[in-house]
Amino acid sequence: MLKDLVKSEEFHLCTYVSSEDGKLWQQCVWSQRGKECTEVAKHYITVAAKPEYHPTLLNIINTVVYYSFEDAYRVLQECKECIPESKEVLELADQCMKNSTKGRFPVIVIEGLDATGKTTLTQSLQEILRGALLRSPPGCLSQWRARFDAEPPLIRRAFYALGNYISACDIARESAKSPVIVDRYWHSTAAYAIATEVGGTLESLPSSHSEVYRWPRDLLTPDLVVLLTVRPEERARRLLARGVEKTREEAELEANNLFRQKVEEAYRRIQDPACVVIDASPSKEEVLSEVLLLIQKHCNL
Ligand SMILES: Nc1ncnc2c1ncn2[C@@H]1O[C@H](COP(=O)(O)OP(=O)(O)OP(=O)(O)O)[C@@H](O)[C@H]1O
Ligand SMILES: Nc1ccn([C@@H]2O[C@H](COP(=O)(O)O)[C@@H](O)[C@H]2O)c(=O)n1
Repeated sequence: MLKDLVKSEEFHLCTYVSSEDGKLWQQCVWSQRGKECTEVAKHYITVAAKPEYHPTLLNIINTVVYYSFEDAYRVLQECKECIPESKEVLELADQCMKNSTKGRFPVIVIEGLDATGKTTLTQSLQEILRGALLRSPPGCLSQWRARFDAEPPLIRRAFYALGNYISACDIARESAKSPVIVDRYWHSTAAYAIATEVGGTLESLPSSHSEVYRWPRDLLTPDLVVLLTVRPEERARRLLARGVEKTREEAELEANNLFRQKVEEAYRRIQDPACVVIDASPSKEEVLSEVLLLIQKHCNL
């Protein structure tokens, strides 16, 4: 390649020379015209202070995490021509009341990575509290989930964001009649999106008080969000015992312990409401009674 470059009539070339301690680099820009090669610029390069915001932050707000119904809605509207399924999702979103208001009964969200016991716990809570069990994305979107999972993050995440607003509509209705248990909600949507978008280690995540962790201003707020965490060896044991075929994302989670840590850390950083983290490694009965105590404390039940 260099040979081809040198043969061409005109090209620019940069050379770099480092200082002895490696902290300062001198960059020379050379320009070759015909047979003549001249130095056209000289720059010095040095290590800069860490920027306040990680550059990936710019790729998060309103591109993978949406903070209002309108922002997510607009993305799917733009997709109507190339993804016909968008129209049906938008129709469902149109039917849901914006700014759904919570009823007088408590709304409890259970969050966590795969195999942390969300299904087990939410079913037990539904029985004990005689409540309604809902999830996000809601059942009415299941048929299109795989379709949107195959799309780039901008579109895929807008689909999940709208899913929360559609669930919020069901939560508002049901919480007027009984306690509501929700299997995943906005914490999952935001935590997965942030962790996927941010490369590198845990250190690359936006800092704890970053605006990326704020709750959408127009989304129904639950009374309590419980984050189930499980020790890695217990999680591995449960996955093995379950023996079901792993989804692609689960397989990736398996392979990518770092990604799991990032999702969990993002869950922990989301604010207003922040989640209450519990260790769900003990037995099902112990986890259930710990969560019931939390509900008593936070929701006056
Ligand atoms: N506290 C517990 N102790 C031991 N095993 C548990 C506990 N809770 C759940 N399990 C078992 O772990 C497996 C995963 O639980 P469950 O399906 O409830 O998790 P999940 O978070 O809903 O998973 P996913 O999101 O991947 O569907 C199941 O086989 C379940 O019986
Ligand atoms: N409220 C939610 C729930 C899920 N997601 C996205 O789905 C994927 C994980 O869900 P599984 O049911 O397969 O465990 C993951 O990509 C989440 O981002 C979501 O965005 N919001």
